[in-house]
Formats: sequence, C-alpha cells, structure tokens
Amino acid sequence: MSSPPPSLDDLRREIDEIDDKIHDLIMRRAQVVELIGIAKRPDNQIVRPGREATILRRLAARHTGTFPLPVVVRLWREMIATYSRIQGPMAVAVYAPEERRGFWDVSRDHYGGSIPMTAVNTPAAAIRAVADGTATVGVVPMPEEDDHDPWWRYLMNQDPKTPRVVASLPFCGRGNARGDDREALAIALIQHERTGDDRTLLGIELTEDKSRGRLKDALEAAGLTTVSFRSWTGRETGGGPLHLVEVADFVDAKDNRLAAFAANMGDILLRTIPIGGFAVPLSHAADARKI
Ligand SMILES: C=C(O[C@@H]1C=C(C(=O)O)C=C[C@H]1O)C(=O)O
Repeated sequence: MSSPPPSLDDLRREIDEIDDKIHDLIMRRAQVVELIGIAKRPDNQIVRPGREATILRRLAARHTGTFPLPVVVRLWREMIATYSRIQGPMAVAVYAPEERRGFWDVSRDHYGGSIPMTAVNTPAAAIRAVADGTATVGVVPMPEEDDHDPWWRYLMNQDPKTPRVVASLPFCGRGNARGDDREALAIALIQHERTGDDRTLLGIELTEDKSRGRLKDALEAAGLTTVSFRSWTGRETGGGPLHLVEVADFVDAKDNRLAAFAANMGDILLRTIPIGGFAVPLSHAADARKI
C-alpha cells in the first residue's frame, strides 16, 4: 500500500526546516567571509570578480530542477556583494542617465540592493569616481561602435592608479531591467584575474590609419583570437588612431603574445595596453542553454 501524500501542514513544516538551514548557512558564511577578510590583508582587495565568476560557474554546472538558474545567480550576486561589504566599505558609481536607467538595474542586480550606489551622467564621471576613490566600482556601457567620445581611451594609461575593466554585467541574463541597454562593464582599481574562460580588452594606438584586417592578422599571427573591434580616430590629443580589441583569453602586459604582436606591427604601433578584461558571463558561455 502506498503511503498517503504529505499534508499541507507537513510540507510547510519541511519548508520551515529548510529555511532554518538556509538561514544558518547564510550566517555561517558571513563568519567565514570575516576570516577571509583577515586572511586577505594586507592587500585586502575586498572585491575579487574572478573568484566570484568561478563560484557562479561552479554552481551553474551543478544546477538542476525547476528553479531558474538566473535567479540562483541573482541570489548569489546579492549575497556576494553583501559579503564583500562585510570586509570593508564599498560603493558603486553607475553610468545611468535618465534615458539609460537599464544600467542602474543591471548594476543593482549585480552589486545588490544594500551597497551605496550613485548614478552619474557620463562614463568619464564613473571613471573619475573610481580613480579618486569615491567609488570602489564603476559601471560603464559596453563599448559601442559609433561612440564619438569613447570612455575606454581614458584607461589607455600605464599609471597603476588607472582603473581597469574587471567584470562584465550581467553575469546571467538581464531579467526585467528597464530599456534596451544590454551589457555593461565594471571597472575598479584592481587587476583583472585569470579564471579559465576570459576576455581581455587591448587598447592599441597606431601612428596612422590601418585597416582592422591588418590589425586582426597581426594579432592572430601572434596567437591572439580577436572577438570584436572598436575604433576612434578623434585626434584632439594629438595621438594616432586608437583601437579597442577584445581578445578571447586572459592577457596581461607581460604576455609574450603582445611582444609578438608588436614585432608583427613594426613602427606603426605606438603602444598596446591591456585595459583589463572579464570572466566570460554565463549568458555567453556554452551553458547558456540552461538559462
Ligand atoms: C570572500 C571573498 O571576498 C569577496 C566575497 C566573495 C564571496 O562572498 O564569496 C567572493 C569574492 C570576493 O569578491 C573572497 O575573496 O574569497
């Protein structure tokens, strides 16, 4: 004889037990994070976007059942940002003018509802806020093709006090964010870290206009796979044309492939600066079908 189905009361009791366990674990996680905060000193970089991406990818790989993965990611993003803030002060400056409030929504989903967040009207203001320490993280739009005033050129600087791109938002779908703005990048005064599935943004200055085909060939011959190109030929600084190339790997300034690229370009290359990069979001990864 099969046993009768559990009653509503029994099931609700089970939910209460589960909630207690989840709550206990949330509180225990806070205690562990406090110890991590101590172990991380003296460099104490409270926000580690690479580690955060690795945590979310691991959970995505084990996720099953009817509860939607983007909501799991949303819950963890809220937690991770809040746990980061337990370790030290945090504030976010978001490029979110009146007509582009979607960036506010994706930033709030990523950095949580309890982190101090300020809307600024230009990407340059977000960069300034990070550079002067008013904000720990800045959120700027994914570089666009016809941008007359691209923010990324301000990051083409070797000064260690220059913010770097450290993450791509959203990490797993934009949910009910307002408007059409799809993607943003986070910048901070930390280095982009290798996670095993990464993109790097290379800022490249040339002495003269050259086709993207030439640049792509020289990068690929050096072993760098190109994903996208953005270009800017405004010359108010007196320099040459600038390109922003997204490449499909982790690359830092010491990478041999950059030296090979420089050799391939010869005299027309003035400088190549990795302006940071990001862990490939789940929405882009092969796992996307699970979303
Ligand atoms: C706990 C850490 O600090 C922050 C919080 C994290 C978390 O809550 O898991 C992960 C990375 C960091 O952004 C850590 O560096 O491991």
